[in-house]
Amino acid sequence: MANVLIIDDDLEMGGMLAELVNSVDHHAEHVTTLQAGVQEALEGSYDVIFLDVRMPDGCGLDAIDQLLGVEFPPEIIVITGQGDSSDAELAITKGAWDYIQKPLSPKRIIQPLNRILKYRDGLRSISRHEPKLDREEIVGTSTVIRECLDAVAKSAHSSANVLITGETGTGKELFARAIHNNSERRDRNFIVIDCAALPETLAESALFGHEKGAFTGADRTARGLISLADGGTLFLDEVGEMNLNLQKVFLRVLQEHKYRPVGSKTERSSDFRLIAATNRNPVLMVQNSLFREDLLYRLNSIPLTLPPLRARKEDIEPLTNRFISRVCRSLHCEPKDFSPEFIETLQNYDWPGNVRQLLNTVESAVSEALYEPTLFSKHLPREIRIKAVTSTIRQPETNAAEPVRPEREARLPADTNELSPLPNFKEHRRMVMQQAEKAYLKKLMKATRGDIRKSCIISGLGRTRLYTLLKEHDIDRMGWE
Ligand SMILES: Nc1ncnc2c1ncn2[C@@H]1O[C@H](COP(=O)(O)OP(=O)(O)OP(=O)(O)O)[C@@H](O)[C@H]1O
Repeated sequence: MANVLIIDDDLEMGGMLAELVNSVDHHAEHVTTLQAGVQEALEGSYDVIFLDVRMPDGCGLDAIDQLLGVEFPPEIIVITGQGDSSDAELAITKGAWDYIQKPLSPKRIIQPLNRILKYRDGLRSISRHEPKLDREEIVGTSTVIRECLDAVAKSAHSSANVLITGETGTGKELFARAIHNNSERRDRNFIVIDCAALPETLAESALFGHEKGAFTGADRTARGLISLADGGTLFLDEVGEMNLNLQKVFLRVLQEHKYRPVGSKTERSSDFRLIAATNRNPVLMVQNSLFREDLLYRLNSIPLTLPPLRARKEDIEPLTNRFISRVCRSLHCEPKDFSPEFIETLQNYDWPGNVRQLLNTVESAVSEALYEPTLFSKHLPREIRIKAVTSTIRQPETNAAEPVRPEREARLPADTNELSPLPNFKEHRRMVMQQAEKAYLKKLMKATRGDIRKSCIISGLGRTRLYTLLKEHDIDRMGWE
């Protein structure tokens, strides 16, 4: 028997669907608002959700991420009165099973329902054999973060090298630890090497260790980080900062898993699993001869690109929730609530420092409101409030196709008519930006031969954003041929 949730504000349609589902021995619940639907989906355990697009309290498509944010997510069938191809594409991109248009016949409901159940039975039997992923501290329900968690689960069951890229503060170290802690190596060391902080003169001894008397001051034998990582994981943080000499030395260690402590005549071996991370663009660094191509090749067996926070704004609320509880606990104060405009301000900001900056911002807001029960925008740093406000003001750009409004026309001096073919400055800027974006994306697709993963690394764009831009500019990623 399947548990089915119907989210549809149309009482007659929802009732009819529920009856139909119950008549074939499944169990159906019907709710008439999105909010009730999301709550029900998070609390219950549903196999299938029929989701209407136009709901009184919002667009059903916007709720898909939340509906799928449970441990064993349901399959979603979007139902709509008015089919729209971009909505259909969005629904599928967000992870829906299908997008169907009303009117609905019993066959169009029962058939996908049966297929989904068969598919889920298959999934259950696989997941019985697959160990579950412990998300550790990782918060987020967006599609991109779920894709990253899938990649964590897969890499945890392999020994291949992983290269994590992403802007500063996106969680590269957090994800690296999650891979280690979900792997068979979890009971051994997770050794972090911060390549940016490794002094060139001491690098080899720090990595490989040294024998007593190997150099002045070496008054006893010491193990290096590579030896400490034996059986565990070596995390090379900021690998883009490693100098070319060390890159050469490291390449050999990676190839053979052998090293020689400074001052020793014998080689030792270390069975470490390597995870590297960088917030720089390694492909560009190779192109500029700042990074060895052979080393990049070795490091990048499993690439994992973490999206910037601005590309997954739906994660801001759950992250904020988690951080408020964490900060309140550490300050020994009562957990605080927050107003909707507090979250709105956070969502309107661009977060160049990503999740780390959000955490620092929440810390500062909680300290600011130490004796108050609720957080408001006014508790946020002024810079964030100003940027968030100005970003919303900039939104409504003038549309080129829109005729000049009569009251504006009336105010134009007569001789301005000569200039009428010239768009206003805002419109001109928008068009130039559009052209520049399009030209860049075309070049990007050509340079990477349509490879989305490489394109993300080079451009610094997240997958979802890149796909959206390609669609917006009507660029076929294989169109460079
Ligand atoms: N998805 C997430 N859920 C919860 N906390 C997160 C998440 N991503 C990052 N953080 C938190 O944000 C902070 C920064 O994360 P982390 O140090 O892993 O980022 P990073 O990408 O390695 O940064 P850098 O490039 O500057 O070294 C940490 O406190 C981490 O716990």
